Order: sequence, then C-alpha cells, then structure tokens
Amino acid sequence: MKIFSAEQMRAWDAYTIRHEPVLSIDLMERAAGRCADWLLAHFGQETGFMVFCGMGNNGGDGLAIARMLLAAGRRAGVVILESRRQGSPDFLENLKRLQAASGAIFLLAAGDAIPDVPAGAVVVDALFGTGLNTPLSGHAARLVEHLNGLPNTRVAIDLPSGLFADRSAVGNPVLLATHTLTFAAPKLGLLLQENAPFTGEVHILDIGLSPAFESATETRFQLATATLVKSRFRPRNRFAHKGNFGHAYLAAGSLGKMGAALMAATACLRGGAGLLSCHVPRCGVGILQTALPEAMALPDPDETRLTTLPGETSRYNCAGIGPGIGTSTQTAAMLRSCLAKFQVPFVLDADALNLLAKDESLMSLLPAGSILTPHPKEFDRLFGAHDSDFDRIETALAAAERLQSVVLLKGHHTFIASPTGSGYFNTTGNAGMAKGGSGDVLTGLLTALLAQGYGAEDAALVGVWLHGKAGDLAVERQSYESLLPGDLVARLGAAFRQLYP
Ligand SMILES: NC(=O)C1=CN([C@@H]2O[C@H](COP(=O)(O)OP(=O)(O)OC[C@H]3O[C@@H](n4cnc5c(N)ncnc54)[C@H](O)[C@@H]3O)[C@@H](O)[C@H]2O)[C@@H](O)CC1
Ligand SMILES: [K+]
Repeated sequence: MKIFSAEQMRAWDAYTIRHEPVLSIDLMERAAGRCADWLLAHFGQETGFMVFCGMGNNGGDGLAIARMLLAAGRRAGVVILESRRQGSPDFLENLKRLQAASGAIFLLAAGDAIPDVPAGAVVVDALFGTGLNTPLSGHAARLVEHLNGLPNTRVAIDLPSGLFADRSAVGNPVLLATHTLTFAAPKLGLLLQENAPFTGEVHILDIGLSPAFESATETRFQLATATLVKSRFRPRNRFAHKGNFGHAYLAAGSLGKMGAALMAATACLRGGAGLLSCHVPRCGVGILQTALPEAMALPDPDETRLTTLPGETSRYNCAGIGPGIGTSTQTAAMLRSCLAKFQVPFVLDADALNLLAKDESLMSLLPAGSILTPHPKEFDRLFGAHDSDFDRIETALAAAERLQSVVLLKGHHTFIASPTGSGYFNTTGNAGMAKGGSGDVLTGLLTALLAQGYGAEDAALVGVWLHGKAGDLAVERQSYESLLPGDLVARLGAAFRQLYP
C-alpha cells in the first residue's frame, strides 16, 4: 500500500472529483459517512459525541459527521473554532446542512471559555487535517491542550490536529488521539515512532478514491503489507536439499551473553538456513552444542569473547554478526578481518553496529547487499544525532544508497530503507516484542534469508514482517508483558505459513 504525501492526497482527491466524476461535497459526504459508520459501530447507543471543527475541509467532515450521528439518533454537539478566514465552500455547505438538521452549534472565538465536554462523551477532532501549514498557536493551541487534559476518548479525523502529514511536529501542540480515522492511505506522519503518542490506533478508511490514480502515482514510501511481502516470498522447491539453502556464518556471544547467540542461532535455523556455523567464544561451545545441536560450533581461541576469524572463510554465503559480542578492541579487530575477508552480504546488529559507530573506516568495508539493523539509539550513534524521525528516515535512505545496502530503523513500524531509494514501513509486531533478545531473533532470521539467496531488500521485507507476525501470533498465547523472544522463534513456523501461496 502506497503512502501519499499531503500534496499527493490533494491531487488524488482532485483527480477523483474530475474523473469519477463526483462533486467535492459528495466526496466529503462519503468520507464523513465512513467515519460516522465507524463511530456508530465502535461506541454503544448510550455514547454521546462532541465534534470540534475547524473551518477548512477537515471541519467540513466534522459537520457532516455530526449531522449523520444525529440522524442515527445519537447525541452530538458541535463546537466550531472561529478563524479570521472564511470557511471553505464545503465547510459552509455542511454548516447549512447541519443548521437545517437543527444541530446545536457553539462558535468558539478567541478568549471564549471552552464549553464543557460531558463525561463519557467521545471527542471528535475535526479541527485540522492535511491542510495545516504552521504549528498550532493561539486559541487553536489552547483548545487542543484543553482537550488533551480531558479524560474523554478522542477520535481524530484524518490526522490528529497539529500533526503534519510530511514533516515533524515534535514540540508543537498536537491532539493526543485515542484513534485516528485516516482517509484512503496512511500518511507518513502517522507511521513514525515520534508520533505514536498522538495517533493512537490508526484506522485507514476506504473512501473510494480513484484506483487509476493510485496505481499510476509513484510514492517514495510504502506499507509492507502481507500482499507485498507475499510477492517477495520464495516458496521452497519440493526437491530441494540442504545445499540449496546456503551456509550461514554467525558470530555471536561472549561470556554472560551466550543467550543472545543462542536466540540468533535458533532463529537462523528456524528461518530456513541450510547450514549454520556459529562462531562463539570457548566458554560458549558447550552451551551452543547442548542447546542447539543442529548448529555447528566454530570455537574462538579466546575463552570469553570473539577475537580471531576462523581459518576457512570461503564456505559461507552470508554472515550475521553482532548479538552479544561486546565492544572490546579484540572483537573490533575480528569484525574488521571479517568485513575484509568475507565477500558475502552481512547482517550487522547490536554491538557490531556500536563497533562500526566507533570506527568509521569499518563502514567502507561493508559489502554491497548487506543489512544494518539499528534501533533509534544505535542509529544516532552510527549516523549522528537527529532531532526527528523524519530526518532519520532521510538519513537512512541516503546511507542505504551510499552503502548499496539496506538500512533498517527498528521501531513500532520498522522502516526499511532500500538502496533503490524506496522506503517501506512494516505492518506487523506489537509492544510485547520490546524486550532484550527480540533483535537477536531478527538478526538470525535475516541471516537465514540471505543464506537462502534472498537479496537484501527482499530479505528485510520478508524477515521484518515474519518477525513481527511471529510476535503477533505469540502474543495470542501470552500477553504483552510475558512475551519472550524465544516465543517469537517458536511461532516463526506459523508466521511462515501465512506467506504460503
Ligand atoms: N475533497 C477533498 O479534498 C477531501 C478532503 N477531505 C478533508 O479535507 C482535509 C483537508 O482540508 P483543507 O485542505 O481544507 O485543510 P484543513 O481543514 O486540514 O485545514 C486547513 C484550514 O485551516 C487553516 N489553517 C492552516 N494552518 C493553520 C494554523 N496553523 N492555525 C490555524 N489555522 C490554520 C487554513 O487556512 C484552512 O482554513 C483533509 O484532511 C480531510 O479531512 C475529506 O473531506 C475527503 C475529501
Ligand atoms: K483532525
């Protein structure tokens, strides 16, 4: 699913109006109808609503929604935030229609006391949508902050007011929505981690905009939906043997951190690698061989950490490095010789990324077709401090192009920056996965996919999606609190099955 900018959304609306054809006011009626249906289905008969409207088309939506709620026999009050500008034509038409339906309307001018919102009423935020062009200030900011202080549920129409579709609103007044009902396509601002507190749960409502425009329009960003991921998934050939699925090299673990190595190694084998050789410190050999007899051990000469590249390097077709390796100078030297000697795609995670951040010259050794998997803190250590996730995704895309590799930005919707310039947001996963070890599972899984011959972009799309899906399936048998990274590994099989044709 494509992610449209505010400008593209306007063009998509305009194209639909011209080519369907449909009057702009009727398109608004359709959009409002979908929102009213959602509200009626979501909140019981006894629930009342207070709809706060601006004077642009977002406000027009709000007026139409209020009229529809009243027609369905619900209690609905309307507050219009007065502005110096005249209302948009569709706002004004909907004002007439609401007045004809005898809706109660309160006009809120600067300095007026904000009307009380009844306890239990749902606040509908139709103040500003994609047309907002500067941060909220004055009485608009005051109203939003007041609404944020109420205990009531808040449902934002299209965007939480104050949020921008395409740039950061960090530090600005923004409505804290419980739910956001957004039209036709997700907006970039709704997907970024920094905006998660504002958007609440995001629901995309189909308002019947032109499919022709959608397929003909290029976008920089897309959602990695099940459909997209299925198109990149490679079902196995029935006549295959272990030699078809690659031989992965995984460097992981140190004294006290063999769990990280085990989680990555198990995920690598459950992820379908044909063979796995796991380079571990001496202290970890017994642990690995006992807990995961399917993996081969490559013992490092050092007892507690990785220091020396194993002799034979030509048999592997990919390398995963990072989980639990620590950041000692000996391990840094090992990473350097790995990058210099192995001419295969890498997955670098955790301490491998921290080592890269400490020594920029390592980055230039990274073979094309690799995958870096930082979370935001590791990302900033690698690429410098950033003020916002909008800036981070631009940096990730630039780095992906420079390195000819995939750069992930892990988060609620993990971002996948491809060297082709495309960016994808993952759609699976949940808060239960925010636990030490989840990243190790992802590293192992991505390594497995590279071993099986996936290119970096496909491996990242399929691997990140599977990792999140395994988490979603695992949480059904657990809870967000109790979920363990090992549960993700246990549900990987069920997650793979969801991609089968
Ligand atoms: N045909 C269409 O174009 C459709 C548009 N729809 C709705 O229309 C919205 C976009 O409408 P608009 O482009 O009219 O814009 P909005 O209604 O989002 O807001 C723009 C209004 O706010 C004012 N404004 C902008 N920044 C401000 C600020 N910082 N402080 C105070 N006032 C400010 C503008 O002058 C304008 O009056 C979408 O988000 C969606 O809700 C939907 O009805 C679907 C169809
Ligand atoms: K809004």
